[in-house]
Amino acid sequence: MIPQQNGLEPLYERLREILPKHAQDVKEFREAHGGEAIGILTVDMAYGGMRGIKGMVSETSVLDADEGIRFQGHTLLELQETLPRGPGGQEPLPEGALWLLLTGELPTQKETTLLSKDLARRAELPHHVEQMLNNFPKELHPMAQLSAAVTALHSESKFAKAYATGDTPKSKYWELTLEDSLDLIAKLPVIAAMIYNNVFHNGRPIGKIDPEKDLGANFANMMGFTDEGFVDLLRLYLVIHADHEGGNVSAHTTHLVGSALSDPYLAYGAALNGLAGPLHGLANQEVLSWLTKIKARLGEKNGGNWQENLNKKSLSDEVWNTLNSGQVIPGYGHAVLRKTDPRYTCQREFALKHMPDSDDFKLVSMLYEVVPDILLKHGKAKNPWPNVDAHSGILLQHYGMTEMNFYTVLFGVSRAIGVLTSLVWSRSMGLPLERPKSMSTPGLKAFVAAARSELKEKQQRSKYM
Ligand SMILES: CC(=O)SCCNC(=O)CCNC(=O)[C@H](O)C(C)(C)COP(=O)(O)OP(=O)(O)OC[C@H]1O[C@@H](n2cnc3c(N)ncnc32)[C@H](O)[C@@H]1OP(=O)(O)O
Ligand SMILES: O=C([O-])CC(=O)C(=O)O
Repeated sequence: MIPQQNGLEPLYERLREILPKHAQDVKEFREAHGGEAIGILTVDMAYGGMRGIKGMVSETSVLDADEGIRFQGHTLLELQETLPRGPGGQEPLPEGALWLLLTGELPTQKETTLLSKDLARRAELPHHVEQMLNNFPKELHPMAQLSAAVTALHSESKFAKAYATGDTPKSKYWELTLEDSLDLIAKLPVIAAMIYNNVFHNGRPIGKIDPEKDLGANFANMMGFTDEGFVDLLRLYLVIHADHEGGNVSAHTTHLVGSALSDPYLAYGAALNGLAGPLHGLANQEVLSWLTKIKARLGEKNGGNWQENLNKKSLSDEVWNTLNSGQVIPGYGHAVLRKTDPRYTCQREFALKHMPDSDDFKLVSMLYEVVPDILLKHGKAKNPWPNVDAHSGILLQHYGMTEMNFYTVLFGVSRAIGVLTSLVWSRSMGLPLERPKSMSTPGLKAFVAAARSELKEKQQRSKYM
């Protein structure tokens, strides 16, 4: 029933040891402690986007408000040092992050190469998806094209086909979910490259996948980039955007839709529609278009020479203008983080190494000095520090990828690695349909009133005892 794994047996064998053991551990933990409270719920939480509620489990990564994300316990800085790197490169390979998120174990170079080769084998798109991509109007936003193509890949789902037979045991769900997930992770760069070439380069062919190259190198090459610096940046980009625990919009959507036993293509197609929102993944596009507007204004009276007017005062004015017009500062703030996002810091380190003299880098660096104080004075944002999206665009610009409408697609190629591995873990634990209870405002008011009068009665009773 489970398709041939073409050389990925070591990964499957390891997972057949790890995942059932973990599921048993969870079962015993729940039997012993299932009734224990892990937090309180308030009225504000119900209205406030469920911020702070510990209401779901995600095994692949955990976010700390101060320290940032850890993939299976490892910080991004550690992963930059320990994950295998690409040939001639200095940055970690996304295939290594995929292995780590799946197994909880740091892969060897050999295991990482195994995944690179396996993904190259899985990359081909069905004809109807190629045709669909070629028929989209150029004006359709690249994220809408991406989510539509991913949803249409449902035709390839091994999970959906096996489920439809009616005789697939639940214990096999995770393997079928993994098969679909690996297929999807392999096909995403091909879809993204087709979108890039169709929309911005007159349908230039993407060329063939080279089975000897890693995913990042193949992806860059298909989009027409051969510069080793860009290839390495893309590898880093695909690693750092891959996962951000379970509650963010794209991860949560994948989990929610997947919990209805929709296959990974349908679940991730839905997630991409959330990633395409300006408060989530689209913020990387928003940052670049905001920076472009700032540069245009700074250069207005100067024949376009914005650099001459770049100083803290002129930037502060721009930031206040944005806030006073009721808009958010894109790339700043976060629902969970309360310090500078380590993903911002590692991109800053990359810039310091590879493009220290770039004017765009100077602009982004000066904003880092200016924005947090202003957001604190503004008094609304709980976190005045930059997130991942504040930095990514100018790195891509540096290497010639100037089409900002495309940036969130890169995020979408990366995010699949984390949220789909998380779906595999969820399936292996047999997590059920997600269905929290909602209430109406009259219902909440009645609930609060009843709770108050019960408390009052109790207090009164205790007075006479
Ligand atoms: C990959 C990612 O998804 S990272 C996030 C990418 N998104 C952005 O960069 C967009 C800009 N940032 C934001 O809009 C927010 O900080 C979010 C969406 C990321 C987090 O939202 P929340 O958890 O609701 O933030 P928080 O609790 O701090 O919001 C409180 C208030 O501060 C405002 N605020 C938060 N961040 C900012 C900001 N960057 N600029 C201006 N105001 C802000 C909120 O809009 C909210 O205002 P309101 O009370 O008038 O509605
Ligand atoms: O964690 C969040 O809410 C948003 C975010 O940074 C991500 O998904 O990468």
